This record gives sequence, structure tokens and C-alpha cells, in this order.
Amino acid sequence: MAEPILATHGLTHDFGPFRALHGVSLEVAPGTMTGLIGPNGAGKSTLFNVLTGALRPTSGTVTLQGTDITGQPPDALFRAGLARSFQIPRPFARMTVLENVMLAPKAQIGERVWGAFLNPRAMAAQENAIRQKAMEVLEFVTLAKLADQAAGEISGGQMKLLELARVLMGDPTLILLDEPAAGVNPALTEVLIDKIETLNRTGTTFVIIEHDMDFVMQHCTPVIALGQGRVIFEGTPEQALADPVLLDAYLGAQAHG
Ligand SMILES: Nc1ncnc2c1ncn2[C@@H]1O[C@H](COP(=O)(O)OP(=O)(O)OP(=O)(O)O)[C@@H](O)[C@H]1O
Repeated sequence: MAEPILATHGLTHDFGPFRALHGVSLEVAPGTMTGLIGPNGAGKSTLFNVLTGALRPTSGTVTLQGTDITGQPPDALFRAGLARSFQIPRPFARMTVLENVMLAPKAQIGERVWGAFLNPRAMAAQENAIRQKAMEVLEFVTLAKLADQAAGEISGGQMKLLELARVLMGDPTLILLDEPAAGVNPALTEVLIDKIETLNRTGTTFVIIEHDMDFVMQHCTPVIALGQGRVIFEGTPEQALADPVLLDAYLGAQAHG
């Protein structure tokens, strides 16, 4: 395999006495759409939280393009090209769609409040550049016509596209998506998938948590499965469907609620 864009080694995370991740070691090859699957409670969101710096692992390491990024905060990782979307998007409801997108780099890069006092012209130029980029990104995700609408008034599917727009403001090389298709109507799911595939074709790597196996079968290779905080499977989607260990994990998780 080419040098992995992302790798974890022995990643463990404890919530108090409960071990949610048990020594997870995995590699994500550049240019892939890796599907991350596993039954409820397997540790997928915890892994995303550790990868993106929202949680500091109890032990183990995360490397991004060969650099150890373990424990770095999300804004530093966003600048380094690693971005994520959330299962349930949380835009600022009263702000417009455009303002929400424009906030992404500022919130992530840090408001240069003193800069505004020291050099208002440079600040205005920066604001314009961010606005222009935000409009381009909204155009790409097909939301440009909603730019001036309050973000709280758009549909759930449009919120997912807005989330993707915010992610794209960071020019990410690696995007982690948490259930992108969940709760999205089929027409918008198609738009979302089309955009994800376009980005993937032009070099963006994706890791996608998804419960919908049809989605995984059609769009993800390879597939990595977690079960009770451990990697229990790695392979093609076809192998995943036929894997008895994986089937057991899903049935077991159902039996245990
Ligand atoms: N903040 C927390 N405190 C204590 N336990 C937690 C916390 N967050 C998650 N857990 C536990 O860690 C385990 C892994 O949860 P996680 O949300 O990562 O699973 P998941 O695979 O993302 O599940 P789902 O598919 O339902 O989203 C679960 O048993 C969960 O109850």
C-alpha cells in the first residue's frame, strides 16, 4: 500500500472504567473511500472523536501523512487538512447559510481580533476572500441559491450539504463523514454522493461511517469494521457481507440491545 494518509497505532480510549477502544491499529490509503462499519456502540464515533482531536486517547498514536497528530486540537487538524462532518449537523440557525460557511475558517483558524484594529484594510480583503470562497463552495454543493436564507430554515438534507460546504472551506485532504446519508431524502442523497465522489476523484480521501450497507457496497472500498472497540474485519464490501465474524457481531449487538 502507498504510504497511508492516516494511521492509528494501538489506539485505546477509556470513558472512566469503560474501555471504548481497545488498541485500534488501522491504515487509510490515500485516495480511498474507506467505509467504517460496526454495530451500535462499537466505537466508531469515539474513533472519529479521537482522530479529529475532540477526545484525547488514553494511549496509542494517530499519524496524518506521517506526522504524529495525537491529541492535537480540532482546529489545528482542520488547518492540517483533516476535517469531519457530524451525524447531526448543528449550524447556527439564525445566521444565513453563507454566514455559516464563512464562519468555518474563522472559527477554525481563530479570529484575529487584534488584526482588525491594526490593519482594517487587510481584514476587509480577507473577509472578501472568505466570502468569495464560501460562495464558490456553496455553488459546488448546490446551495448557492439559499445563501441568504437562515440556516435554521433549510431541510435536513440541505443541512448535510451545508456541513460539507463548511468542511470544504478548510481545503481538506482527508474528510471523515459520520452517516452522511442518514435522514436525507433520496434526491439530496444523490447530490451529496455525487459531490463526495467528485471530490474523491480529484484526490480527497474519505472515511465514512455508514450503517446503510447498500451505500457501503456501492461507494466504499475498503471496509473496516469495529466490534466492541476492536478492528474485527478489513476487506472489500463483498467480503464484509459474507464475513461470519461480522455477522455475529451485528447479531450479538442486537441481542444485547
Ligand atoms: N461520553 C461517554 N461516556 C461514557 N461512555 C461513552 C461515551 N461516549 C460513548 N460511550 C460508550 O462507548 C461505546 C462506543 O460508543 P460510540 O458512540 O463510539 O459507538 P458507535 O459505534 O459510534 O455507535 P453508533 O453506531 O450507535 O453511533 C458505547 O458503549 C458507548 O455507550
